[in-house]
Amino acid sequence: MPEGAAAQRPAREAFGSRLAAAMAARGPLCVGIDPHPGLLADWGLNDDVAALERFSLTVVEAVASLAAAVKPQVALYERHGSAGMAVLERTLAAAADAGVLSIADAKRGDIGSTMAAYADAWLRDGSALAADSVTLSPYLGFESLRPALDLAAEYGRGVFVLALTSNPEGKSVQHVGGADSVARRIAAAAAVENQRYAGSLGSVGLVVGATIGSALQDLDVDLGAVRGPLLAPGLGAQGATPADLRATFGNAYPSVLATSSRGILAAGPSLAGLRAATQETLDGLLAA
Ligand SMILES: O=c1ccn([C@@H]2O[C@H](COP(=O)(O)O)[C@@H](O)[C@H]2O)c(=O)[nH]1
Repeated sequence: MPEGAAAQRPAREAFGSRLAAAMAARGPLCVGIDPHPGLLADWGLNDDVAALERFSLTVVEAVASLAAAVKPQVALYERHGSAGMAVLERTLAAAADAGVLSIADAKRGDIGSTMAAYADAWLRDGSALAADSVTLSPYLGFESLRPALDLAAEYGRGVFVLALTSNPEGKSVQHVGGADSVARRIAAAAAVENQRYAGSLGSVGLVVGATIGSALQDLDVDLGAVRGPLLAPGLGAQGATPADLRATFGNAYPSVLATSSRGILAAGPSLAGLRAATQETLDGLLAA
């Protein structure tokens, strides 16, 4: 970074603090923006770039004042090529303009030198793809994520590291190691990273599925010690309920940001339908 650039950088609170404030004000829900071809068809749209934009901007408009965050699924933009990625850029900009935090669900991870480029793309001011936070895959080693961890801290952005994913196949990697499991090590590494942050939530979150059942107890993973936000997919279309979330996360439930995509998106394309589904999901989470 050129000398003096830090002084010119716009002031931004740490992502963990911004997310904690959003969750306190609006509740613990992130709405996923997953423009699957089938959903586009259900909304009466074609599977093309114009429809991708209409779908994405409709979701942002509908939920921006209700949800703590929105989470565009990058793969569903990538499948439309460079024009799809341009729609993603405009979707992230629309979320920022509407005052809702964004989580780019990109699941990036690579050797450190390449990771620095991913960090630049998703976390550096001035990048058209910069989001408030990005999901990361730690399976090249947690420390390989260092460029993203450091850039996120520098720019007041955040990361969510895959720890215990919501899909059944995740166990074959994440549960390995018994008492010293891969998932436990990832949680421990995130806890260390969050020591650099003040406030109730650090900016290094974990992805922990709502569908993992008793894995936290089985693997002795202490999510409270992480002191970071816990992005929990699996609600709705994957079968988990708010009661499952409450039972699975126990004392860590206050740090959970539940995320639902198809379960809410199926209520579109009307703004009223999307808002009602979002509110119903939120009410369930708040009552749990
Ligand atoms: O463990 C994980 C990590 C990410 N996801 C993503 O979340 C959404 C879930 O969509 P639903 O329609 O609510 O099932 C999707 O983008 C996944 O890629 C996940 O499900 N599990």
